[in-house]
Amino acid sequence: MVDQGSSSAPGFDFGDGWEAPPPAPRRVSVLLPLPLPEAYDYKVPAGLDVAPGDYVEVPLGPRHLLGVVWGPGAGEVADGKLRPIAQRFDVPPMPEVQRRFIDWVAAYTMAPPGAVLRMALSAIGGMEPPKPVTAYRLGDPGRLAELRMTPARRRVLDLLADGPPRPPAELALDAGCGVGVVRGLADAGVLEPVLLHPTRDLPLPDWSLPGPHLSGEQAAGAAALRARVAAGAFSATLLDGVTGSGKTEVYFEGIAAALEAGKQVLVLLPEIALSAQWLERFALRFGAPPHQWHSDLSGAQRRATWRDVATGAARVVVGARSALFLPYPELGLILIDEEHDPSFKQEDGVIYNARDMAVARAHLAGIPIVLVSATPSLESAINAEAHRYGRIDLPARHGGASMPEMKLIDLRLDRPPRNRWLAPSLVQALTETFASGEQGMLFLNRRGYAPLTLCRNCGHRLQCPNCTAWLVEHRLAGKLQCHHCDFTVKLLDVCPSCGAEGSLTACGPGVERIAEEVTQLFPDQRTALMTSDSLVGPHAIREMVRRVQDHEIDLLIGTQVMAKGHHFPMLTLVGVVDADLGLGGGDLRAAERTYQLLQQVAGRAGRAERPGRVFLQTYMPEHPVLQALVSGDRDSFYEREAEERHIHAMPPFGRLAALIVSGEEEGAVEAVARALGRTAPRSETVQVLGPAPAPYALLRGRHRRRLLLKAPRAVSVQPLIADWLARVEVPGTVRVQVDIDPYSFL
Ligand SMILES: Nc1ncnc2c1ncn2[C@@H]1O[C@H](COP(=O)(O)OP(=O)(O)OP(=O)(O)O)[C@@H](O)[C@H]1O
Ligand SMILES: [Zn+2]
Repeated sequence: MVDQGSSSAPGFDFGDGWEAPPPAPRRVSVLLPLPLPEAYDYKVPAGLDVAPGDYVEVPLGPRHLLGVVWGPGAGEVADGKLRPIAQRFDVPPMPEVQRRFIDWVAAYTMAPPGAVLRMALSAIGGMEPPKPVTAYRLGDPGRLAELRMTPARRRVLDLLADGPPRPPAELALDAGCGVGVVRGLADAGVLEPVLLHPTRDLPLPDWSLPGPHLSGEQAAGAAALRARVAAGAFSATLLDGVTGSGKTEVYFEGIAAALEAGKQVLVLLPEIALSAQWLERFALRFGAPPHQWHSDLSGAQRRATWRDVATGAARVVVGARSALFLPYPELGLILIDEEHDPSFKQEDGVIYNARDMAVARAHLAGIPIVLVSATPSLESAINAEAHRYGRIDLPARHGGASMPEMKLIDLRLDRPPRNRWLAPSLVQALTETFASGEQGMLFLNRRGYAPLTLCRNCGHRLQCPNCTAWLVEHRLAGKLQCHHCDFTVKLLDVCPSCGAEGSLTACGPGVERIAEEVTQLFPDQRTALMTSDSLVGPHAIREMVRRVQDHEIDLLIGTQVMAKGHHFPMLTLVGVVDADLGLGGGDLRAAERTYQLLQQVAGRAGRAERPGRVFLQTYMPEHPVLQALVSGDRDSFYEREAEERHIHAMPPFGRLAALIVSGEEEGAVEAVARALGRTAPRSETVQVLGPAPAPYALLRGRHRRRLLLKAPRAVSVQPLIADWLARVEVPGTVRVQVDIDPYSFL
């Protein structure tokens, strides 16, 4: 290293009495994973080299924190007050494009950049290289003479005589003895310790393995994707194909092309924990599993995966929305499967839509993104229509399988018996299905036994004390539970309001109640519940999928966790218990979402040789959503939805942003909400509705008010909102959340 420490420039004589000022410290700004308004300046200590993107440890108050060097120092803090960077971590720096992405997301969602950074640093500890482990090899042979030999000791020594050093637990396992035997040998000096640095020998996905023989349409789609990958420039493509058309097979070709070009690939799935079949298919196609990223990973798995992404060892990452914030150095393709899925929207912390942010990420990096769905979001459909997105269509199911036949059951005419929920014609269809050795599925998007418990004596409804919500009976677990907070009580015998005994009645069905009915109707059939309550963790889900595949189950009863992605060839009947659920309420996307969900559920039926049937139970058979489903006329349904939105200047033709004011003290919340109402930016084109109590006026103990800003598409709403918020003083007890492009209006 060249010493550049000399402070006086050569060739100048300042004369006597002049003292050179101390050199200004080198400073950089460091972004911390905290909701602070900006990055802070730190001093770079002598001897340390840092560059933008480096992960560093810095002091903040009494703490030390992990941060990322964001750029040159801003110089607002006096030199003397500047605190030094404590250390730089030995990991590849955060790529520049990711830093720009974090800034972009922060600006778009109006979240502090540090809050966005926190999502990118969710594997704290991944900075440290994995710890070396202690292993043993043979030590001083002279010590052997003093050793009392036993058969177990002999086996350990024999193992090490012609094998590599191993950790004690492994040695003990291989020698068939206790770890104590190994430790005893080490204490006697017969074995000596060595430190092993763990290496990660990862099997890499192999793009050169042959895929299935693609049909003409599939091959054309695959070629188009390969071309976009080869172009290596930004493009957004909608891969739109009916359920079972082979969308996955087609986009696997895109993955192969990106891998061949030496690029990393990110695949976002709505519920990665449910994707057992997807992972299996990937491993079959590419000979190795992808890296996974989701909330069920252990801390060690998260750290290892984070590091593998950063070093480039991870070539394909499949994950939930947060996988978007991993530090890919060589990302070359992003895929979003089930792009219409509402779970891509994160509703707390930084409120963002992973699908939209992914498009921005692809744009910043200049790479292709592919949005995949059988029922695209209206936004994406319109973007494709307007040629902002490219489009690949797969209009038919693979292998000549037909689309299932859809039928409405009018519950006003075809009535279930009292306190039952399945119409006689659906029961008949189930009977036929079982008789022909096929499988069925009943869908009801409601967990638990009953959504409401009512006192027949006084009319009291059991409600959550912390939320504007009823307590849901979970009979199997013997409890009443709020689905919004953690509140749980044991099942009650006595009405808490009037004290009457045995007067509490379950109202309406949840999946557990349907299971009860089915067990009474078909005692000989093997039924199983598939909900987030009954299936905890990826193992349970994988096991359930296997049982259905192996036909150990005749009838599945489940919520939306059952609706996605699964391919069960013997499943030929789908019954939707309540097709009207979700159509009520004033939600902008209620119709669109119900259509998407029901189409997806229906898509589970008849995916192989045997044709499928779908029955939708409804009280509103004339509703446009249900009519669109039975007629199969998706295009006119989308056209009508688009027209409606157009007329009312709703997204994607107009912009929405919501402010949610919340706090534990209702008065303070109300005061802030009113102040926001008074100072709202209203003009000829910009409207603000509210403040109004949110539909969940109380949630987890917080009172909530909402305001909704509506503006034309051309208006950039963030600066308007920033000005607006700056005009209102918000006490520390009240929180104002900004939700740009809201999906939830609750
Ligand atoms: N060309 C092909 N050769 C062999 N099998 C195929 C081919 N295309 C699709 N398949 C099989 O058909 C089934 C459905 O395909 P796939 O799951 O890719 O469809 P999809 O459009 O992604 O379905 P969904 O949207 O309903 O999840 C799968 O079992 C898949 O392996
Ligand atoms: Zn609650």
